[in-house]
Amino acid sequence: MLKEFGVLTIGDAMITMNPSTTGPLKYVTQFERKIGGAEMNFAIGCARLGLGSKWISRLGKDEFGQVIYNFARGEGIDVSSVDFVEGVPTSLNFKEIHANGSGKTYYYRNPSPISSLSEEDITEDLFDGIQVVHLTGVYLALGEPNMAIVQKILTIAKQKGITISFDPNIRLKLWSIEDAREAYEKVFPEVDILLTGLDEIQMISGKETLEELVEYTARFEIKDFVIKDGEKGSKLYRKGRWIESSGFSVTPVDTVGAGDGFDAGYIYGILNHFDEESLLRFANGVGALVTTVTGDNEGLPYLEEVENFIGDKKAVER
Ligand SMILES: Nc1ncnc2c1ncn2[C@@H]1O[C@H](COP(=O)(O)OP(=O)(O)OP(=O)(O)O)[C@@H](O)[C@H]1O
Ligand SMILES: O=C(O)C(=O)C[C@H](O)[C@H](O)CO
Repeated sequence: MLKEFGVLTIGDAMITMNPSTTGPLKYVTQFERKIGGAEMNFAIGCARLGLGSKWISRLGKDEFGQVIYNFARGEGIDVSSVDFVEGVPTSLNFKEIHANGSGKTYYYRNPSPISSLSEEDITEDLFDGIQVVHLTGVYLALGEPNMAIVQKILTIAKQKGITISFDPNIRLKLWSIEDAREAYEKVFPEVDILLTGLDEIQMISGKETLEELVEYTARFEIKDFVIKDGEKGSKLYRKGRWIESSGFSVTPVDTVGAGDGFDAGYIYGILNHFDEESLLRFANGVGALVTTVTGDNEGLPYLEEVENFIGDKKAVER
């Protein structure tokens, strides 16, 4: 990758069927074919902000796999570590969207093509030019053997002094909270930046208050403990103090993917040495913009769009 900064992620992507109408899935008769997948959304977010963005994945050797591959490549993602596998169809996800923009997902991804990845596929050269490795709980939820692959990624990243960020992205349709907790607690000690929803970290830790949550994450020596809290914005616990930033006021139409966008914005800020307030403000801006467009990643902004939106740059309209 020739970009100044390189970010590496790993995860399944899927064809996402977006409903044409809001309300319960069983009453929806028309869908628009889109593309989703938490880690790929993150990779798109990074690429649009101008970061070098590498995505490790496997897709079915089928029509949908080709669609996703071409899409990711078109977004400027480095797809040299994405391959096609025979015999396992590309993952699918049907979305239900409620009138307020929130939603539900219905997966058809068991098994998923990414389950064919093995430890041997994770080689040191994948990390060339990489400053941040971003992992999420969705990949871990897709199969027990994925833990060994994640451990290998963590070991190489640590050896190379690469920053590790992690988003639990709990998907209780894929595994139980007990299994999720056990896996997260194996990963947390290696994590530098934890990017989590408030409800997620409360569920994982079994704790309620911010004080208790800080105590829980301190056990793992996490440097940046970041809480995403929907329209309220976000907060960061770093070096013994909380920094908060309120959310931007938008009219959300589809909130899926806001968290991935936030993560991309936060990592962009880290690589560009933003101060704490600017980090949260920038990431909030990316997250808010994602919610204003239907689809899991269509609303991910380009750098100039975030800067204009958060008011750090004046837009020239005409
Ligand atoms: N309705 C909203 N209005 C303004 N900003 C929002 C809204 N929803 C999300 N955001 C922004 O996006 C960030 C991430 O959203 P959220 O807290 O829903 O993350 P998440 O739970 O990780 O999401 P995901 O469903 O993508 O996993 C928020 O911290 C906020 O900055
Ligand atoms: O990655 C997944 O499991 C999905 O549900 C697809 C969505 O694009 C993703 O979750 C959004 O964060």
